[in-house]
Order: sequence, then structure tokens, then C-alpha cells
Amino acid sequence: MNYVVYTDLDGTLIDHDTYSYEPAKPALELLEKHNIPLIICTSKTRAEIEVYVKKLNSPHPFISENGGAIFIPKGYFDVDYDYTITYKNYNIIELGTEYPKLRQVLEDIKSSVDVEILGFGDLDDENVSKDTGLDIESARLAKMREYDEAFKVKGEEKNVADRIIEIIKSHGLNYTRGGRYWHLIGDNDKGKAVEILSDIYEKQFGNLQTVGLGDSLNDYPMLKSVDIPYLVQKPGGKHDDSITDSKINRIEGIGPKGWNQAIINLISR
Ligand SMILES: O=C(O)[C@@H](COP(=O)(O)O)O[C@H]1O[C@H](CO)[C@@H](O)[C@H](O)[C@H]1O
Repeated sequence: MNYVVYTDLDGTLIDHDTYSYEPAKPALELLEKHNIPLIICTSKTRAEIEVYVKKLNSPHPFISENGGAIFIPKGYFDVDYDYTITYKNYNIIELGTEYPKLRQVLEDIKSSVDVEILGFGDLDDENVSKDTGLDIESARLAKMREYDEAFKVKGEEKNVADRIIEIIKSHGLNYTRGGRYWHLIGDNDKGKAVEILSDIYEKQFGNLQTVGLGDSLNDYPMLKSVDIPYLVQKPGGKHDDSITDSKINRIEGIGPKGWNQAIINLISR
């Protein structure tokens, strides 16, 4: 069977705190041995993902900023497909809303609620680094946002959550939640991007089975759109309690440890 594997990064392939994928190395080698494409699908920016693409020596497309855009290396597919723009060596399928518009809406939210709200666009590299545990250079890359604003509510969230969502919807936008942040996005999600890319894979390679691995609510659309979905555990050993779908395979194992186990299970099916 031909597989294509889609993976989230933070809290899934890479550890929530250390950002290491060391525990997943045996499974990464298995994918390579079986020639199975591994597609990164994360809320991280293109600039951040390119670091992982280089480390993993990946020739494959990737999906940035919660399905904001699909980056396909030129010449990767022989078949024709529609794309929005070309940049560097990529054909890019843009699905997201431009970042300046998202920032405007965040400003509206800030002025409408009584708690402090901080987005990545409000923070300098040092403060993003402090809040995330990313090193300064990685924080700089995380701030190079194009289609998604990550933000935090500083204070009692439950009192303002409904109002924040109401404002987001009134602007025709959407939101999701990652391991650490709220994400303000347009009419995109990881699932929509996975479906578009999977169609191109099918056009090129014929019938295939799609696999998805995630840990948080922002991964749920991706997990719903694949044939074989895996949910890994969060730090502390629990699965995300906002994902209750019984069709999703729950893996015992936190982050990259669970990821390793899921891929071993997949290959031995
Ligand atoms: O919301 C979050 O916790 C993460 C989720 O990222 P994934 O979609 O799990 O890879 O994303 C934000 O924080 C990361 C650092 O912890 C940054 O690297 C990302 O750019 C940012 O979107």
C-alpha cells in the first residue's frame, strides 16, 4: 500500500518543551526505508519549517500556518495542479488570509475585551523566545508570519473566550488552538490543505492511504481528513480532551514517543 504521512510538529513529532524529535528517529528511518513521504503540517511559519526540512533532508511539500499555504517544490509532481504564486523554488497554493488583516482584527479584539492579549506581532524576538522556549533565532523565524496570528490571553480566559470568538466570527475569520496559543486564521485549516495536497498525490501516484498524526485541536481537521488518524498524548500523559472522535486512534505515548509507536504500528499493519 502507498502511504502519505502528514504530521504536526509541536507536541507531536517534536517534544512540546525541548522541540527535539530524537525519540521518533527509529520511525523516521522506517519511513525513509519504505519511501513513504512525510509532509509537515503545522502552525509554524515557512521560515521555521525550512529548518526542519533541511534537518530531515526532506524533498517533500509542506503545509504552513494551520493550512495557510501549501509549499510544493517545483518539479516535485509531473501532473498539473493549480497554484497561486511562485516563490523561490516553490509553487505555493495560498489558502489563508494575509497577516496584516489578521493583525487588524487582533487589535479590534484587544480594544473590546478587558484582559491583556498579546500576539506574536506585539512581541520582540526575546519575548517570543521567553514565552515559547525557542532560541532567539527560532523565535525570529516564528515571527515571520504570513497567514496566522498566534496569541495568548493573559488572565482569566473563560470570562472573555466567547466574546473573542464572537469578534473573530464577525470579521468572517476563524480560530483554532495549538498546544500553547490561540490562532487567528482565515477560511483555512490543516484539513483543507491536506485534502488539496492528497488530491495532487492521487493524481500523480494513483490510489493511496493518507495518514495523519497530531496532538491538539488545531490538528483535528487534519485527523478527520486522512484515512488513518493518530492522536498522541500531551505532556502529563493525557490525550487532548477537546478531541472526542472515536474514529481517531489514540496512541499511548507523549509527543515524539507516541509518534514513533504510531508509525511502527502503521508499518506493521
Ligand atoms: O500554538 C502552539 O502551541 C504552536 C503549535 O504548533 P503545531 O501546529 O503544533 O506545530 O504554534 C505556535 O508556537 C510555536 C512555538 O511553541 C511556534 O513555533 C509557532 O510558530 C506558533 O504558531
